[in-house]
Amino acid sequence: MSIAISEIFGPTIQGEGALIGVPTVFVRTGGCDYRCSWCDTLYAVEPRFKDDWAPMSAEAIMAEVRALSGDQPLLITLSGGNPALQPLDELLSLGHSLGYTFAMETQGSRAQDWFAQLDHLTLSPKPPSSGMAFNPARFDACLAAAGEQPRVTLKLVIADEADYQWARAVAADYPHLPLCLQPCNPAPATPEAPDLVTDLEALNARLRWLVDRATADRWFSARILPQLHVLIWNNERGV
Ligand SMILES: C[S@@+](CC[C@H](N)C(=O)[O-])C[C@H]1O[C@@H](n2cnc3c(N)ncnc32)[C@H](O)[C@@H]1O
Ligand SMILES: Nc1nc2[nH]cc(C(=O)O)c2c(=O)[nH]1
Ligand code: SF4
Ligand SMILES: [Mg+2]
Repeated sequence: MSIAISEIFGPTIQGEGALIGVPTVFVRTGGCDYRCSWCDTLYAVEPRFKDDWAPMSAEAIMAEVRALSGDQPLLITLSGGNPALQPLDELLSLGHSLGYTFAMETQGSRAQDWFAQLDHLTLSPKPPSSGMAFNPARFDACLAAAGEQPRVTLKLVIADEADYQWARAVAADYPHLPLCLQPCNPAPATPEAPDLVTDLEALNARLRWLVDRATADRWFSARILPQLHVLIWNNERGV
């Protein structure tokens, strides 16, 4: 079964969440069941870009990852789009047999049995500002599919006060999950404006607001992190 691939790039560092700073190669799949208002990777989401997505076998993907990593096994980060829409079990088995480890980013809208083969799973359900609805039953199915094997973390993007209040409620329902909060980039690059430069000062103001907000609430169980790759490379793609 082939996997729809938007891009494979790296090595770079994981810019977000619990594994921030860790060297990794990204494998980005094409296609998503969501349409978040502020999505920073619409080129891997919207069907009008389907022709840019290559149908690849697990072997072909690993050949490219091996070339990029100089055959040194490292962390492979699966993202998208929604990688949970793809048949990734064979890729996980093959990569593991070569010594690679796997992390995956998904919104928690679709569960797959092969989640249990992951080493790290970041679940990033979407806040009100995204325009998407959070479905707890589907999210719980993802947690159940993951089971005990992958380290699961919750990563919540916050754009405004309504998102913040939503994040507090979701986090309270999953107290056992390590939690990262990430300020929303209000001006991500889009297919129409691929070179759009985001306002790093405005982004920092959002980060400062989030830290102040959580600190004032004495909410000490959340780690608050920027998108490090945006601070380093702004909205550049493939980094
Ligand atoms: C592009 S998504 C792909 C994986 C999956 N569809 C998901 O949303 O988790 C990867 C991560 O980027 C985050 N993200 C997307 N657009 C963003 C933005 N404008 N600002 C901050 N984070 C963003 C998502 O919330 C998610 O945590
Ligand atoms: N460096 C870097 N870190 C990331 N963390 C999550 C990303 C994503 O687009 O899923 C991403 C990305 O595109 N680049
Ligand atoms: S779920 Fe992820 S990839 Fe899909 S539209 Fe939202 S941010 Fe973009
Ligand atoms: Mg990104």
